[in-house]
Amino acid sequence: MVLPAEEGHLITSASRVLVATAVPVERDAVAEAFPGPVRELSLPGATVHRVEDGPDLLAAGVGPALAAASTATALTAAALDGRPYHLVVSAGIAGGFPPHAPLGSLVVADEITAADLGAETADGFLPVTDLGFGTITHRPPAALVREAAAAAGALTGTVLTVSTVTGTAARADALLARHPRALAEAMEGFGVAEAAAAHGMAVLEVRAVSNPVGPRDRAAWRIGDALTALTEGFGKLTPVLESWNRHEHR
Ligand SMILES: O=C(O)c1cccc(C(=O)CC[C@H]2O[C@@H](n3cnc4c(=O)[nH]cnc43)[C@H](O)[C@@H]2O)c1
Repeated sequence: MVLPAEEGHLITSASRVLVATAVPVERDAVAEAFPGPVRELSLPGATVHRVEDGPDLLAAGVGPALAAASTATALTAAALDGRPYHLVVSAGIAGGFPPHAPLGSLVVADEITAADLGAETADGFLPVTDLGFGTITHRPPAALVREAAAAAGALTGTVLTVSTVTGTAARADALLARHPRALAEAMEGFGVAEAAAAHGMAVLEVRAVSNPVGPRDRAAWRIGDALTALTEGFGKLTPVLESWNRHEHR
């Protein structure tokens, strides 16, 4: 549907957005930003929650593989239904690299990087790209990152995807040495981004920091604060997501 807009421009109807979290509690934190009812859509292999005047939400599972599989399922179902999504957002809690990403802060990824996809060698880690395969980084559209971060008051930087949660200072230092712009690590972004890329679709990653990346300390987790930051962040950035025009910003 095309709607007339002010100043002689045309705007299309709101972009269809899919937000993929890892677990239901993160999905529900995003849903809380929208006051209307939620409808459940059961697909073979995934369940989408449709909120009124908001994005579709998917608890896609923990880790890059399940997140990719579930996200691809939802994207394919929407495409076959003739109502494809325009934008996919990986969202949830994350570890933040101190001191730049403090607990409760929000991070919008300008790079989504698989940090442990590769090979260990005597001389250190080799990313899978050095082995001649695939990719390790997806870059969300720069204008979308800028606008989303400004709306939500979020930091921008690299968000790493790992299959193993960092639990030592040595590992945190090694990750930062390889990825000096890293602000956060989580476990799904790269998988969601791979699914989006397979559908030729843009991706964004939004993370709320629940714990510091470093020595394991479960007492330091602030999951409740991070979920609140996620709800507040989505309240602010959803208009940006839905008005994002994929044809204007590449
Ligand atoms: O047992 C631990 O020490 C531990 C530390 C941090 C997180 C976990 C999880 O099992 C949560 C994984 C879940 O949450 C995201 N997440 C949150 N914090 C981190 C992190 O520091 N590193 C990686 N992932 C994190 C992640 O996306 C998962 O969905 C356990």
